[in-house]
Amino acid sequence: MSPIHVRGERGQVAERVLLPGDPGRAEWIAKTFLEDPVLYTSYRGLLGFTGRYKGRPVSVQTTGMGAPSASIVAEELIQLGARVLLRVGTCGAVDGALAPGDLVVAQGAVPLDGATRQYLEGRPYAPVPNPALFRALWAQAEAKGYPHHVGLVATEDAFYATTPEAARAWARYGVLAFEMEASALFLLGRMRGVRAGALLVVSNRIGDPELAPPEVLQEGVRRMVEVALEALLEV
Ligand SMILES: O=P(O)(O)O[C@H]1O[C@H](CO)[C@@H](O)[C@H]1O
Ligand SMILES: O=c1cc[nH]c(=O)[nH]1
Repeated sequence: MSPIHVRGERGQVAERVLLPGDPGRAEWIAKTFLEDPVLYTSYRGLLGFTGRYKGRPVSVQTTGMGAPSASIVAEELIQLGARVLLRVGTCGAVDGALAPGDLVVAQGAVPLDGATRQYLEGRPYAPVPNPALFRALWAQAEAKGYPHHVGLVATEDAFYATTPEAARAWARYGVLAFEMEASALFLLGRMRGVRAGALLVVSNRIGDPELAPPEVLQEGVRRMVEVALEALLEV
């Protein structure tokens, strides 16, 4: 029986799954990097594909935007047999050292989102990625020589609520960038006994009305996916 939202069957989803927020990115990843990609769900625009990378089964599943959507998708992927959940997303830079197109390997995610709070019933908690996956992402980014940063991100709900001043306040505690899904994925990884991680690319600076130039962002996304797929093979 298919889950309610991710309408695939057991056996259609690989153990290793890349998780972009954007369905367009999911389709591009599947068609650019996977051998013989097959669409297993398109319900609600949450496109999911399974193919092979260097001969190993890999799925790419859209999460939609925000931790509520990402947590539904993660729970259902786990029901369908997924065991490694790796977010490949964009983020807004807080730290001045981050340039558009740079990669960010998330070492932890400050849970500003409501989904994580609901799962935790208000308990303070530090959502962190699976250590082996984190180490593999860091090592691959380093080996390929792509500009990258390693540290904390903040997971928010309201994209337009975060002002540059509020973001700078978080920078004092080591937050490099803001995004909208990682904390819930890290928490669910721990709760459900699967490996979760997040690799991001800087798409904008917090407060900037514009995204990075398309060619800069596209090259950053390409690098992110390359690093993510190689890291997936190591865990
Ligand atoms: O590019 P994706 O993976 O969607 O990630 C970021 O982009 C969306 C907001 O523009 C949010 O989902 C945020 O986390
Ligand atoms: O949450 C996010 C994600 C990308 N860019 C932002 O500015 N904020």
